[in-house]
Amino acid sequence: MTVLVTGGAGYIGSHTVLALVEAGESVVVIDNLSTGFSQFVPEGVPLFIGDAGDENLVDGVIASHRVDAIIHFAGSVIVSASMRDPLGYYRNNTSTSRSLLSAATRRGVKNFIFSSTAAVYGNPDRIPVGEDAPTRPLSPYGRSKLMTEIMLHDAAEAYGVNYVALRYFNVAGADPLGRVGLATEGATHLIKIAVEAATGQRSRIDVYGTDYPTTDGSCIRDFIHVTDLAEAHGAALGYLRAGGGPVTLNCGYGHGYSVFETIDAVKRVAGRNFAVAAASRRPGDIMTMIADTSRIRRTLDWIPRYDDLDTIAAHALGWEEKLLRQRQAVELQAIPA
Ligand SMILES: NC(=O)c1ccc[n+]([C@@H]2O[C@H](COP(=O)([O-])OP(=O)(O)OC[C@H]3O[C@@H](n4cnc5c(N)ncnc54)[C@H](O)[C@@H]3O)[C@@H](O)[C@H]2O)c1
Ligand SMILES: O=c1ccn([C@@H]2O[C@H](COP(=O)(O)OP(=O)(O)O[C@H]3O[C@H](CO)[C@H](O)[C@H](O)[C@H]3O)[C@@H](O)[C@H]2O)c(=O)[nH]1
Repeated sequence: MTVLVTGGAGYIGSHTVLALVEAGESVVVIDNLSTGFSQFVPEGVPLFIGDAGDENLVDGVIASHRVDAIIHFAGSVIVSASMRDPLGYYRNNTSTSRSLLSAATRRGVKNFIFSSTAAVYGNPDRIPVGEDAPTRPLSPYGRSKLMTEIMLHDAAEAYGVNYVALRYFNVAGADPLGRVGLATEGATHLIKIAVEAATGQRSRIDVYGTDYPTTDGSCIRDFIHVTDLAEAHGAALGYLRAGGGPVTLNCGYGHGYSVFETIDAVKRVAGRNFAVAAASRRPGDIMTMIADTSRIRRTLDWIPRYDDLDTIAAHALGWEEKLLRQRQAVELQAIPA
């Protein structure tokens, strides 16, 4: 039995592939490398460079690798970009998922794990937010993901697709052994920006909104270490193979940190100071986002190992320093002797 991972060369996908391989799974990856990196796919794991929505490609991979489960990460991930190009997001997130599901059902692959997002909730009425809260996404990105959740629900009813939709909260950190991490150029994630400032690649960090009615005026987020999230996918796979039924699960730790607290954690672990500037609110930002984690803890055999903001910040920083050293080595080589 083999697990097909779409988007396995990307940030979360590559950590999950590592976790699956370490757990003894046979894995195959489809990735078009639009934001992923072939070197993130471990040796011995076949990588098919192509589109996860290419039904012929998916058909062939399922048949040739005896795929019994699909973990679907492939997609576009930047909220603000989805505002500028909604149709691009509906194509690459919603249409791609439809084609992938179509190939899966045709080939009889029943087990499906989907990368959804806390962005499906929009501004929650209650914190922590539970899976049954109303879904009112504020962006095409969130809507493109919610549409896929709805398709999964309908495909479960009609064709017996067995799925876990994982709604990720704020994913951060990097592989503790430094093998993979967030390498996407122009990434907008808070901790990534903060470690770029801590390593001198940015002169300062802007805090988008300091007048929210929160403890210190900045937004609050529930950060989950990417390695814990990767292991949640392994647990979801075990759940489905053991006959667990369709379910939607929040992936977070259930507690939040403000933007200022998060920046302070990065400064603390780096032992370096950098400039922090108050800036106006970023359109579409949700004030406070914290997961109710009771369902995932009840449903999956999953015990997070890195539920600590300083650890998340330290692993993100370690990875950023490695990236920087690699970039400097390449630049040195480019200097004529
Ligand atoms: N990073 C987060 O904070 C976060 C939060 C919530 C949900 N998610 C979801 O998790 C998934 C993975 O996100 P990530 O942060 O690892 O992003 P990423 O950009 O690093 O990874 C996406 C991967 O998918 C590939 N890809 C994109 N479109 C493809 C296509 N049509 N066919 C084949 N490959 C394609 C990219 O090359 C890349 O390797 C996404 O679906 C994203 O929406 C991420
Ligand atoms: O330079 C920065 C970057 C971010 N922020 C703030 O930090 C918080 C977190 O912002 P991120 O961009 O890191 O993450 P988001 O909460 O906007 O979104 C992330 O989490 C969401 C789920 O809640 C979605 O899944 C989405 O895909 C993912 O990028 C926000 O208040 C944002 O305004 C700053 O103040 N300055």
